[in-house]
Amino acid sequence: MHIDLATVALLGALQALLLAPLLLAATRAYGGVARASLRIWGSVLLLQALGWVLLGLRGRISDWISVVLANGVLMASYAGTALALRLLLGVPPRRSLLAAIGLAGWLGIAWFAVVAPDYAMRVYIATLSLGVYLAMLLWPLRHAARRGGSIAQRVMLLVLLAAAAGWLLRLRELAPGAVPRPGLLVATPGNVAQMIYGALEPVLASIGFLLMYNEAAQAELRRLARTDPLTGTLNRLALDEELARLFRAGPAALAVLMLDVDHFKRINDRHGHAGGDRVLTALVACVGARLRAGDVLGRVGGEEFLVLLPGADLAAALALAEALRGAVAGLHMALDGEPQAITLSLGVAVRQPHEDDPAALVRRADRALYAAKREGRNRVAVPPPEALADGRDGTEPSPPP
Ligand SMILES: Nc1nc2c(ncn2[C@@H]2O[C@H](COP(=O)(O)OP(=O)(O)OP(=O)(O)O)[C@@H](O)[C@H]2O)c(=O)[nH]1
Repeated sequence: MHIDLATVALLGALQALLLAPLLLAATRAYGGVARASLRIWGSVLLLQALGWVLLGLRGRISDWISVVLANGVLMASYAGTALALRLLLGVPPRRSLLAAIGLAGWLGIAWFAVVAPDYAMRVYIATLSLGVYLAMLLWPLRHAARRGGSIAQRVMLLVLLAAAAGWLLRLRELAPGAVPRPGLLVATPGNVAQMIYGALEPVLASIGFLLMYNEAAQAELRRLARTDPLTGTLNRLALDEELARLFRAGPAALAVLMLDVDHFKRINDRHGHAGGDRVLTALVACVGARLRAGDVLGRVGGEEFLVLLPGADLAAALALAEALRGAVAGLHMALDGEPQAITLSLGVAVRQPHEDDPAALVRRADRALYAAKREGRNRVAVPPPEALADGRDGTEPSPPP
């Protein structure tokens, strides 16, 4: 069967050309990094379409256009591919490095097209540039290969490795001993494999990209759903999830602190909601700075916060609670030009051996907090003895005697 590689190249261009406007139009619905990477991906497809058209016209148009310009356009598209994916993966984009690799590769190709024409050298240089781009993607994508890794990233990994395999196949046919060395549009097995894969790549890589894009968007939505918008700490939903996770992990020591700003309503009444909000963000910064890695801080609601301390026993939790109380009491805040004292009441509770109900632990911390308020505020308290003795935290009505 005769395969006309110029036609294959033009088909690849057509696919990229049709996909690009669809993706570019979709960018309007998104924001942030996702939008930027989708835009770059759409532009990459346009560049690829142009590059493939110019390559496909090899021999019919001047080499300046079909070799020098086409390779410049394709090199820019490869740099764009790496940039879009690195943005999506959340790793430093390294724009200058990507541009420098593309420029160096393109200058090398132009040299061996114009000054010292050598087709094999051009392919070597293009392969080398692509190899560096590939390495810059394989490194952040390496986690995908592990058990439980991202499926979307695995798809992209496969697409990239298949592209690399195509280039290696083509390189084999250009090995120094191989005579005659085939040109781009000569239908050798290596060229055919690479051209056909190259023509399918806009679709395959775009599917991989969109899967990754969707995964990143889902992760962002999940992050937003678990974050308190004012303070940036975890919200109640996330706190419940974290507590359940710690309980599932086994019977290890766990302490919780329930924190509440004293007389917060007065601060709001005097300085307005904005003043109260400033107090809450300052409080979170102060408390957060004193927690260890692995501790969890979240906002239960209003001016009430919960701290989860995995591995902490009662003594450690009490010491930390006291340190937090002192640190917050020592904050020198000014609201509307007036000094504003802030104090905290804290309730401390620890997980009992074999306790498997996270809500019971939180209820005990809440009862301890209530005790701290009752005893005069700006203090740390533990749950009243009956909260442990009856095993029901005193929140339910007592059973009949
Ligand atoms: N600024 C601000 N205020 C909030 C927010 N959420 C709840 N509040 C206010 O927090 C105040 C809580 O008041 P109370 O529950 O009476 O508690 P308190 O005044 O701190 O009194 P004690 O806890 O008994 O010391 C109310 O005025 C709520 O309107 C918020 O996101 N920002």
